[in-house]
Amino acid sequence: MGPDGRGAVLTGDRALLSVAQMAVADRLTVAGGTPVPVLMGAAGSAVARIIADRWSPGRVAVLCGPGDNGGDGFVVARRLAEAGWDVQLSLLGAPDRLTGAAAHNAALWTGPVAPLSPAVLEGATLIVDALFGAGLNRAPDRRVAALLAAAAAQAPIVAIDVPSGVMGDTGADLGAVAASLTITFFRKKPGHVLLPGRTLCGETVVADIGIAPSVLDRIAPQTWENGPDLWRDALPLLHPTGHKYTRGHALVWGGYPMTGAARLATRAAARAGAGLTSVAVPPQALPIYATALTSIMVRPVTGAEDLAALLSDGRITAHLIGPGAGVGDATRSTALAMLATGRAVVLDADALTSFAGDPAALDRAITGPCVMTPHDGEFARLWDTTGDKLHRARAAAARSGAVIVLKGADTVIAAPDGRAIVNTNAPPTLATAGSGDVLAGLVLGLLAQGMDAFDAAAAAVWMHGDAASRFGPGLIADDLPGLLPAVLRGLSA
Ligand SMILES: NC(=O)C1=CN([C@@H]2O[C@H](COP(=O)(O)OP(=O)(O)OC[C@H]3O[C@@H](n4cnc5c(N)ncnc54)[C@H](OP(=O)(O)O)[C@@H]3O)[C@@H](O)[C@H]2O)[C@H](O)CC1
Ligand SMILES: [K+]
Repeated sequence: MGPDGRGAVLTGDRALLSVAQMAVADRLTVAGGTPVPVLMGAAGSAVARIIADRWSPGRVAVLCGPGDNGGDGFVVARRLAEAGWDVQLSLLGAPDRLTGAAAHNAALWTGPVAPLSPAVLEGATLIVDALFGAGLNRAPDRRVAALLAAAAAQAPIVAIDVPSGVMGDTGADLGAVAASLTITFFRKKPGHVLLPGRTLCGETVVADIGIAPSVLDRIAPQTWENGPDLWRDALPLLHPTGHKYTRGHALVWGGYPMTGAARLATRAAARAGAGLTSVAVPPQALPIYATALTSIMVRPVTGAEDLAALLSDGRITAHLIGPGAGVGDATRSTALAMLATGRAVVLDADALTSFAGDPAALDRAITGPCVMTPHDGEFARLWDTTGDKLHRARAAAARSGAVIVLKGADTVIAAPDGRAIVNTNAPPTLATAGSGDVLAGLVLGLLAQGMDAFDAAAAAVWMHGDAASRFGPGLIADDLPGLLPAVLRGLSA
């Protein structure tokens, strides 16, 4: 951190700002008395400070673009040269085309400005990518792409704001190369956490450049990066006087012959803290479930009357159907019966696919708290897949009235009111059979205890990732429920 306290690496506050919202933050800061050239100076100085903290002086190639991202690059070049670095700066476009703060800071650079070419990479031990940032609006042309590829082969790349070629709002890759480190300002954008942007950024660091957090009151962000501080206070606490019914009763619809999925989900629901967990099964599956489950009650259900009697038990506070349920009318009608209770319902896997092509049936039936947990394939069978992941999940949540958990290595949790959370702690080991069944069970277990659907979904997704990270390589879904006590201890520490 510099003497003025600027350039500090910001932690905390998980809000994600769109490119347009970031521009509002800039404008409010300028309106508050910080001229843009000063803001750019703070940005470039913060980048230089963070670089100097990590690398010892050497030859650095600074690749500047035609806009303010390039302007940041001129500040970085000046600051590193002042600190004794051998700086080779090159610019895309003519210097006299620079305008505003970029022109101002380019004028303060007293070294040579070479035209953009691979020659500037000669001998460089570090590259600064100041070509494009928030203003990227098309794929970099072949010449720029070739230069970036050469740069990546030459030395580590430090990207300013975003790696050139990554779309800030979506993380889409328009021809970027991977950076080792990306330094952005004030808050991350969705492109820093959605894939492939997150991967292309390498490590992402957020620098304080003097923008006051109070601007967030005006911006009112609706998107966050997932983490316990978003929902920890909403986690069901163990009330000393609580008995099993105050911790809710979770009901799982048990499939047959694919019984493993429902068993994983019931274990996860119980481990998430549901006071009572039971699984409703067809009579022929009773012996399989009964021998496999001990503290979890197994309820044989034969026919619609039996089901209606079971669902009429007001002590059941949350339902899950989908894992191993089978695709077809039976699953569809059971899901509709659960939704008709008006109590919390989780729809996953086969329960989603049973409504393929008929999302309106779900829109009509969802009247109470509901969380749907599709992967991309299940999502595509139900809803419109145009647009980026945040847009798609938000649209499905808005139309259905349910919380949508659109799964992946960058799972998006979207609420009907437009709020959305991007999850970033899922290790690749979670791509294993049954992992989704456990996640659905975790959501169920938290809903059963009365947690709000959006909070429960975000917490469950994070816990799921944390459990897997604690286990490491060799993970199978069966390992996950047993890891919840450690996850919960970590959350209550
Ligand atoms: N957010 C902050 O607090 C601050 C951010 N800063 C930096 O400002 C940039 C954003 O600057 P901007 O000028 O809006 O945009 P870029 O510099 O990213 O892009 C410049 C122009 O480049 C053209 N463009 C876009 N894509 C391409 C392409 N693929 N090939 C060629 N040219 C391209 C485009 O202009 P056109 O007229 O050609 O469309 C862009 O406008 C932000 O990222 C931060 O680094 C401030 O410096 C400090 C505060
Ligand atoms: K950049």
